Amino acid sequence: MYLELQQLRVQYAGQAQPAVQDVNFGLKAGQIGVLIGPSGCGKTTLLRAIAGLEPIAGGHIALGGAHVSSPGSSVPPELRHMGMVFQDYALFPHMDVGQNVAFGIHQWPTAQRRARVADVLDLVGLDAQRRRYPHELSGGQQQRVALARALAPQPKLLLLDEPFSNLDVDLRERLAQELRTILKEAGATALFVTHDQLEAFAIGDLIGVMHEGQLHQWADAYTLYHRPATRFVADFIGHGVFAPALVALHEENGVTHKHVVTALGELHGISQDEQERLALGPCDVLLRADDIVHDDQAPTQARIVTKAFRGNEFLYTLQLRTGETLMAHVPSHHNHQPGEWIGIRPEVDHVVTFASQSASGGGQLK
Ligand SMILES: Nc1ncnc2c1ncn2[C@@H]1O[C@H](COP(=O)(O)OP(=O)(O)OP(=O)(O)O)[C@@H](O)[C@H]1O
Repeated sequence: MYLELQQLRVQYAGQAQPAVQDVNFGLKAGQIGVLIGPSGCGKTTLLRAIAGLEPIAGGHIALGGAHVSSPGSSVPPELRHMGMVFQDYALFPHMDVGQNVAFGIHQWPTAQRRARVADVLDLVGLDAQRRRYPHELSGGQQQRVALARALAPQPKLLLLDEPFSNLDVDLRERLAQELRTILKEAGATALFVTHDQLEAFAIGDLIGVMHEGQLHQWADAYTLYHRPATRFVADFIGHGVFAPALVALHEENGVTHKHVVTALGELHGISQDEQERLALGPCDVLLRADDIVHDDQAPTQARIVTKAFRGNEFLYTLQLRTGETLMAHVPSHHNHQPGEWIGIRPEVDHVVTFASQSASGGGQLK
């Protein structure tokens, strides 16, 4: 691994709980990692520890095979050769774009420095703005200048802390795509912090979900969505519910396997690993809005409680006759009204179960 964190712990003075604890993950050179989680979960603290701006209380950080941090032994931030981009662009207002970008490489020979500034401005699509001043640029352009400035010295690692949070939603989405392209073209290894799921999915090769200082899962977006390791990850990523269910044995053509019985019917196709892991008896099964299909022919009926328009689909919150709540994504040409009953059936590719907490009421995800 190029960036490697082992058993990392960061504790602020006077705080009972560590802000970051037992965190392990790695990035290969050229990969983009994203840390995501609710406010206060420790994302910024982790980033600052990697940058050398917070001392660590336990564990080890290595970059490019070299030691960077352990308790009591820390390479100073300026010798780590890491670039940082924050949400406030922190551009120098009295310098033009070219001078801002050249700031971190002022010691380079003139010809090389000019060439590098031209290269990174070209990379972020701002070569025509080289003589402009920050106040003459849009928010998105300013953030691209900040990115160019951070990339100019060819840092070993780029750290980005919510760089788009001051920008409007449409621009954020476009910049997230652009950022990924720029970083890949630059061959940069980067770690990006956000609390926005779509941003994380658009940017990251690997995404870490944090909660209360701990890293619950470090995986690609597909795995996080379809194979969440914990209830917290299942809850944080996507829309859905934990529905009470039962793991039972099913015999077909003389072969016995486990299946999951829900209020919507039986769910088959449980992976071999899960077959071995699952205990017979009550469980909670994750039913995502994508797993519930609207079908007029289906025997199960559900009443629409609320609906939210999401462009090409509605997110319906539904209630079964038994009182259980479900969520469903339905193409927006099926425009039903709250109170109507519609047919639904499950179409679950990945059956994900957790220990039963149904005594406390299953629970609806956000
Ligand atoms: N300088 C500090 N001194 C003491 N506690 C701190 C300090 N900075 C952060 N904390 C605490 O550490 C925990 C993690 O904070 P951190 O800023 O890393 O979270 P975050 O996930 O980045 O949050 P946000 O998304 O709101 O920026 C929080 O409980 C916070 O209150």
